[in-house]
Amino acid sequence: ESRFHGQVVAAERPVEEDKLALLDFLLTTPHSRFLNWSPDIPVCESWTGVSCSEDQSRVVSLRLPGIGFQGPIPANTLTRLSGITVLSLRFNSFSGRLSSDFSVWPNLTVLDLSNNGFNGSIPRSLSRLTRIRVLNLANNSLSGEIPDIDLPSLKWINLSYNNLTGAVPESFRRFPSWAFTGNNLSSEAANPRHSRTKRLGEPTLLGVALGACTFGFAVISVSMVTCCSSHGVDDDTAAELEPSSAKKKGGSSGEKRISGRSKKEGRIVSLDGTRFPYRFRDLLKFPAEVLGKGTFGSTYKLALKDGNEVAVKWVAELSDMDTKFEQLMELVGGLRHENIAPLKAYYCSSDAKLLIYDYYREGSVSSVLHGKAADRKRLLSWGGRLKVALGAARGLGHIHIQGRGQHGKKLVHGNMKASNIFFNTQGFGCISDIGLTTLMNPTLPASLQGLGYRAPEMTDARNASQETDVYSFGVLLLELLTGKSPKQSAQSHLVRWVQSVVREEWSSEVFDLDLLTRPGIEDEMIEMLRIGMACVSRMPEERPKMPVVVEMVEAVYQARSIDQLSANQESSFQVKPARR
Ligand SMILES: Nc1ncnc2c1ncn2[C@@H]1O[C@H](COP(=O)(O)OP(=O)(O)OP(=O)(O)O)[C@@H](O)[C@H]1O
Repeated sequence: ESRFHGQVVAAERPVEEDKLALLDFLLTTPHSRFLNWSPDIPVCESWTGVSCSEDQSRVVSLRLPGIGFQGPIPANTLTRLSGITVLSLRFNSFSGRLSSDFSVWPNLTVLDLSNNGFNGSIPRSLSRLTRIRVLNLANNSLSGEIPDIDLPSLKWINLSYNNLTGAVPESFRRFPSWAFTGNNLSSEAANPRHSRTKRLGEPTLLGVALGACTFGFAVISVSMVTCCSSHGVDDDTAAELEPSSAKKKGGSSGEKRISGRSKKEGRIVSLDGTRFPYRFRDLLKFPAEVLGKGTFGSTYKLALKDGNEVAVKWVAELSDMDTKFEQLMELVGGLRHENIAPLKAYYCSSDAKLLIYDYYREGSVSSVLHGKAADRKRLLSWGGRLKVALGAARGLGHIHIQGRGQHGKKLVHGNMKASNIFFNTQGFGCISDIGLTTLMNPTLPASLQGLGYRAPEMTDARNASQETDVYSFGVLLLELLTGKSPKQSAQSHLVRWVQSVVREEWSSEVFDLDLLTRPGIEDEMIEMLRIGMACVSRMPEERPKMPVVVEMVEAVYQARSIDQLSANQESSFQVKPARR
């Protein structure tokens, strides 16, 4: 039985019961991010963060990091998911006491409630979780003594950064890996993270590194230090674990804890609701290909063992930025939109930081626009360019409206350019590389940052703003219209060139020759040129806001679709009599 929309509904199959329990949970728990949980779509195939058993008879995994949930977990909602094996609700704002009856989840193997505001003591009923392997309650407000319970399957436990007191029970020291730092515990328990996990010795790692194909010598050598210094939970649960616990405990103390450590543990943290099944050192073994070197480091294409391909961006220059980097990753990972390239996972250690994305086979808009004519023709006809522009506008508009950066500041992209835009499955633009600029070292030469796309007032990478994003988007539009790269040479400034050509009249000289062969699109191109020119206005306050830009581009696209529709209808109308 469930009360969904006020009705009492009897569910027949267990998975339907699970679905109703989840809907009850969603309806009764305030949250700030959108979840696509609709009663009309199949829970097992489409619901974000939900996975089912192979025969789709039960929900078995629920991962909802960073959805902005608030308040206590409502009674009689998640507790009804009795088949669940993984429950991860980290990086939300849940509060209230932890459930006192954990026997409702007899199959649980991973419980991650870290980085919330749960309070009260750690319930003894946790001992009912006889299959639990990973238990992470770090960075909450739990108090009292740690109960002396035995969890036979536990491999890793993290209770760091709570208000726990007393001694660590002897039974806990039998777990292979544990972390209790940042509490008020007595004696050695208060020491920074302890682990009994076997450390990966340097010679072993060196072997791995040398065995690695081409995942970049630089990556490997930097990673060696990182990997050797990490605790290296050496079972397949590594990807479930937290990168860091020192998150929300009030600015300065959290920062100090992180920077106070000489070497920081690194973990691959999955962000897309699925489990990223590889460890950092696995990545070193996979065949890799360098895709290019950018402002922040290099990007590699990796062929994973399971046959999937990913793009791994190795970020240099961000040492001593672990907390900010992790916060940004969680924020960006929480942005779900069809025009934003989803960040699958990230890795953070004090020495190496990786961003893991799906690999886009078609390449970036830049590589297609300035690459082979056949690809350009296939993907970037006028209609294709409009789709790229509209997708990129929608994605950027979403970031500007939805995303909140640190201290509630609005999130900005900071590095909008054609090499950071890819094609989604419908050929619309899909933007990547969000927010990294804001972490960048301001002393890095300006010439290295977003050459050709940077707004004139953006003297320091860290003063990127929504207005500078709009400027960069305008440059992208001009690039799509002219077919010219804004960074062809430092002397040829695309914006100035377009401005000089159109100063006298709206001349067709600016447009890409590839486009001029197509009849009937001049009006649309001129309208897009107007939008681009407005975006690159010299004064930031004269530039339109992104939601307005989206509307304008949308209007051009919609008008085109209507034209095409009526053209098709006309032609099909003409064909019919001929068939008779
Ligand atoms: N997910 C991806 N799929 C396919 N290619 C990618 C992916 N991510 C990046 N690339 C490509 O890899 C190359 C290097 O990317 P990278 O982001 O490191 O540098 P960039 O985009 O040239 O500059 P910046 O660092 O300023 O963003 C670029 O050509 C980019 O288009």
